[in-house]
Amino acid sequence: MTAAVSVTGLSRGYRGHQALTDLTFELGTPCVAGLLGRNGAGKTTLLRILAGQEFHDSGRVRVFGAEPLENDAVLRRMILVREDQTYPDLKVRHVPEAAALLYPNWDAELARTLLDAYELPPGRPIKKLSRGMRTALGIVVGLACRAEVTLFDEPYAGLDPVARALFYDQLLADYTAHPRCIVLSTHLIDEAAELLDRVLVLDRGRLVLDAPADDLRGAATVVTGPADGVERFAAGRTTLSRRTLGARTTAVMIGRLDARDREIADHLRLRLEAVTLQQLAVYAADHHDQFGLTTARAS
Ligand SMILES: Nc1ncnc2c1ncn2[C@@H]1O[C@H](COP(=O)(O)OP(=O)(O)OP(=O)(O)O)[C@@H](O)[C@H]1O
Repeated sequence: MTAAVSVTGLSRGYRGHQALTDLTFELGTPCVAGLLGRNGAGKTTLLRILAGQEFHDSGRVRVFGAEPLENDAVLRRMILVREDQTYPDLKVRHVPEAAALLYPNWDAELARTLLDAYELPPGRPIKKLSRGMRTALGIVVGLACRAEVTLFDEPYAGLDPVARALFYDQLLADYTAHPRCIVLSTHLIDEAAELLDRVLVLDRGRLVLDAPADDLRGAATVVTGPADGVERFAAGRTTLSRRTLGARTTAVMIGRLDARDREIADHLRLRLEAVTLQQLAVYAADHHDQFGLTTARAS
């Protein structure tokens, strides 16, 4: 895998507030990476810096080996789709024409299909579209431009579940046919979980988790049952949280379980449930020192 994006020691502060602190990671291509984190964690700031739309204070950012800021050659190979995207005074039908001039890999056929699928009225001025329709238009451009580095910053605002499902399906289909480097910043982790092959979690501007999604699936388990059984099962394991209600305890434990562990759990009458990526991202933010997950690097 080639590194499409490479970030080393990246920091960005705003008047005394540190938005990003010493981030280091690489994204290979092809890959679909989920950029996760709570409000204000620094996701938009990071994506804007990657897209050459914002300065950083220190560290190094490279996209295809070059600094993206004010670098047209690099910027033509990437796109950042944002919720609050501003468009010039255009009608919907003008957007594909304009995008075709900007993006060398623009697929007019795919754009037509997506505009139809999202039922975007060609003659309507963009300013008069509903919030969800404007979001859908961003998705159309983001997918049909087939930029080698495609950054989606919360591409769901105002979209109903059907439209979101359409986005996931189209993203997966187009990525499979045209593999590239896609980054999705999202709060709806579990919805997008199946798409992701890499997970990055930011917490207060720091990268607290960077791992292949497959390594995270099954990396932690919710164990529920009689308190003494849970305690016995927990012995020797790293436990992230423990809650007891009456005679029942629920604990979250790190580490993969094998067949023998499952037998023991069964014997102790414990229920085991895999922790979802969404929950893992929350735990990673709160307990990243205990996670001990390997940091992924593009090779
Ligand atoms: N132009 C700016 N001036 C001052 N502070 C800023 C600016 N841009 C971002 N910040 C601050 O930097 C931090 C990170 O903001 P950012 O928008 O990157 O977070 P985010 O993870 O995208 O959040 P959300 O999920 O809410 O969109 C926040 O505390 C925000 O207030």
